[in-house]
Amino acid sequence: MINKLINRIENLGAPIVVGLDPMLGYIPECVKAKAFAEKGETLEGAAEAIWQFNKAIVDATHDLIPAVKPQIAMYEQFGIEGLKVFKQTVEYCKEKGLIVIGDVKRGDIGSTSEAYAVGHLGKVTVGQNSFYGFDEDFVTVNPYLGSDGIDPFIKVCKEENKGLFILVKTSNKSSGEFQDQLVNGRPLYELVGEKVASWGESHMGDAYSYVGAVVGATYPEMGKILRKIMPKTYILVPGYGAQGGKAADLAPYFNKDGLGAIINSSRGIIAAYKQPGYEKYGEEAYADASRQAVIDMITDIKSAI
Ligand SMILES: O=C(O)c1cc(=O)[nH]c(=O)n1[C@@H]1O[C@H](COP(=O)(O)O)[C@@H](O)[C@H]1O
Repeated sequence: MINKLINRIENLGAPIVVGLDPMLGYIPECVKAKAFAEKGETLEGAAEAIWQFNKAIVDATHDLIPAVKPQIAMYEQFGIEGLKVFKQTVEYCKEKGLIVIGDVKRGDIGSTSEAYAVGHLGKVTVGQNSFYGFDEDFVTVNPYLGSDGIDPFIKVCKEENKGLFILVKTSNKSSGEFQDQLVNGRPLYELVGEKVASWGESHMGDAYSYVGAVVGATYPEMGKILRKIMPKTYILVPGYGAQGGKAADLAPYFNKDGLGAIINSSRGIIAAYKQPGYEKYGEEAYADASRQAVIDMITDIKSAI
């Protein structure tokens, strides 16, 4: 799967991923009105609005982008109805040839991680049968519980030819509270980076590991150090756009081969129609605004690397 992701990035010339984080507040009134007229102002109505919104954005952008990253929290807030749309979105994106990174940020004691890994990446066995659950291609994982929280994910990734992005240095303001703490004189995120690189050695693709890392675009100095610590690790870089990360800061996240990083934007793409420069599209043409925002993002990032 990491080789497939890299092929798509190279063929499209687009080291980017579109985050499908459909908060109701970003969904145009016209989409919500239609969904609510059909299913009511209910959880079903909200889920229908999210689905129609996602589908239009995927239809408008899938030929430009290698991957999408649906953030499960945005779906979970609507309970079972939201989770059904999460699954429907994963399936639809895969049909369109996109790689799907499930942003689920799981990680627990070993036996519980095993169930998460099976549910999101692998197959669950029921008697004589086995079934895929959400069936993403990659998931995001939290390493805070240590190796026994990660090993079950790596095991399922090996069985299923799938991958992970493990949190190393997150993009948010307070990420330093714990992640930057010194342990024997070195920041914790460096130690986690070393661990991610060593976990990755056990599951290599051609040039890069199936075990990737998450490093926020908002900490480029740390990104530079982590790039060196994890030379064969693909880095998922959130924080560009809405959180203030700039293309000019992103070069250190890439290797000399021009690969090694994939930059995420969620609100910057899916809610482009609300942003300066894209108002001319108006609410109805929100998906066209997203397409233009993808084109602009690709140009912006390529100018920096
Ligand atoms: O794992 C992530 O994707 C992630 C890690 C991180 O350090 N920071 C971060 O913003 N994210 C996710 O990336 C997305 C960023 O969304 P935007 O700020 O709208 O582009 C959200 O889905 C976050 O949950």
